[in-house]
Amino acid sequence: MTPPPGITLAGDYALGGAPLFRANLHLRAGEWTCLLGRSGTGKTTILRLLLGLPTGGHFAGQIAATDGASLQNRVSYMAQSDLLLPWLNVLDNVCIGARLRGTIPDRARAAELLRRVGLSGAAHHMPRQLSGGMRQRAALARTLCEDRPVVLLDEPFSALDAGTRADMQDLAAQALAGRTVLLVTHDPAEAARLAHQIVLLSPQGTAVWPTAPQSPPRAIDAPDTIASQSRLLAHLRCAA
Ligand SMILES: Nc1ncnc2c1ncn2[C@@H]1O[C@H](COP(=O)(O)OP(=O)(O)OP(=O)(O)O)[C@@H](O)[C@H]1O
Repeated sequence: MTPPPGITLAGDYALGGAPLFRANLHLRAGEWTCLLGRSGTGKTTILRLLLGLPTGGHFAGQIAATDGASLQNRVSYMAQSDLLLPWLNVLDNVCIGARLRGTIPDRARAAELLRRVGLSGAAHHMPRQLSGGMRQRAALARTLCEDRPVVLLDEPFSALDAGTRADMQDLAAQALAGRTVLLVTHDPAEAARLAHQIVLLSPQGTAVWPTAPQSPPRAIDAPDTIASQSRLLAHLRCAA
């Protein structure tokens, strides 16, 4: 894996000719940035711009990695929908990246990731046999299997029960340590736990929000984590 770069996305985005947001976002190299904002402000759009995917609108600005190299083939993405292929079993879905590239999948690594997300017993099940939370865990395993220096996650833990969510947050924090991660979330507790940097997106622009002093992942019940989460929630409620 090449060293994870920092990434800057700065510019104006318009939809149907109307401005949607102005972004000045810097993802620090090897750190987790959590992006929060009201529904429809453009968080997923920012992920799609970073991926070079169509968005339906127009972006005038620049997207650049700090090492000057293209982001192509350096990014893995977990979308809001799990995008599991219905005709492949769970293990083959986790290996799909290698299959699409025409390389030999590392099935042992995929099986180990399935074990870590608690899906060993479902490796040979078809996606239709899984619950929503199980599908989300399978999609997380697929994302982790890609082993890319930059990882974009769009509400990856939203379908999980509270206990599994905390476990998957720990797993992702450990598995993606040292990578440049952008996590879109609506959950202030998740951001307070996982972020090196919290960024809020609104029609007025992007704003950096303070994090607790400890390095992530922070203990759920640490007073600083709870205080950080409460302040963020209060702010988001006021901004709503
Ligand atoms: N392909 C598209 N074509 C046209 N408009 C789109 C397209 N995709 C998204 N939009 C619009 O762009 C705006 C921003 O959408 P986006 O999904 O980025 O918001 P979001 O902040 O991620 O929302 P949420 O929190 O609900 O997921 C919305 O008004 C949405 O309807």
